[in-house]
Order: sequence, then structure tokens, then C-alpha cells
Amino acid sequence: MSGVRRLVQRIGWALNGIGYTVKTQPNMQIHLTAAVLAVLLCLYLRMPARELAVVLVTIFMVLAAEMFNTALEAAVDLYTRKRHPLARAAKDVAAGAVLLTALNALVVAYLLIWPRFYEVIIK
Ligand SMILES: Nc1ncnc2c1ncn2[C@@H]1O[C@H](COP(=O)(O)OP(=O)(O)OP(=O)(O)O)[C@@H](O)[C@H]1O
Repeated sequence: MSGVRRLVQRIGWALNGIGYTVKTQPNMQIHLTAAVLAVLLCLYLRMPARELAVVLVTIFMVLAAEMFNTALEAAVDLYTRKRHPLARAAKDVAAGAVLLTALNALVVAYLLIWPRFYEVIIK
């Protein structure tokens, strides 16, 4: 198979992974909705490019963390459906990583979006 066809196939598999996460994970749907609203708000507020870049990095960290969490849940469930302390630890740690990225997103929103929102809309 040619290199380009192989690349296109790999991109297709990766898109499948994104689609699977969006379809099966309500949290991902919430993250995506919040992400789209946040980006639209940043554009409306004419946020400087560097600040917008920080917001985008923050958003993609949350989305990527949710996808790693989903992948890990699937792998653990494939391995065992029985209750096991290590299965619990693996899932809780992955969920904790998502929580950290979400908390970071709140901090970034407070530091970068809120002051501009206050300046442009409220004041
Ligand atoms: N095999 C298991 N053994 C022990 N505890 C488990 C096991 N599977 C799940 N748990 C516990 O239940 C929690 C929820 O796991 P579950 O697989 O239902 O994820 P979830 O609630 O569907 O997460 P998400 O909402 O991200 O999809 C885990 O964080 C873990 O504490």
C-alpha cells in the first residue's frame, strides 16, 4: 500500500477514535459544547492571538485527556469486568487526569476570558 494511502487510512482510524468518544461519552459532548462556546466567545471578544492560543491549548488538553480516559476505560473493561482494586485505580487515575485538565480550563477562563468579558460586555 502506498505511503499516502496508508497515511489517509491512519487518519481515518484516528477520526474513528474521536467519533467513538463523542458518540459514547456524554462528558465529551459537554466538553465539546463548552469548547465551541468558549472559542466563539473569545472571537466575539476579539481576544489577542496569543491568549486565544492559550485557550485553544487548554481546550485540546481537556479533549485529549477525555480520549485517553475513554481508551483506558475500554482497555480495562476488555481485560476484566470483575471488580479489582487495580482496575479501579486505573480508571480513577485517568478520571483524575481529566478533572485536573478541566480545573485548569476553569483557571484559564478566569484569568484570560473573564477580564476581557468584564471589560467588553459588563463595564
Ligand atoms: N472493574 C472495576 N473494578 C473496580 N472498580 C471499578 C471497575 N470499573 C469501574 N470501577 C469504578 O467505577 C468508576 C466508574 O467506572 P466506569 O467504567 O463506569 O466509568 P464511567 O463512570 O463510565 O466514566 P465515564 O463517565 O468517564 O465514562 C471508576 O472510576 C472506578 O472507581
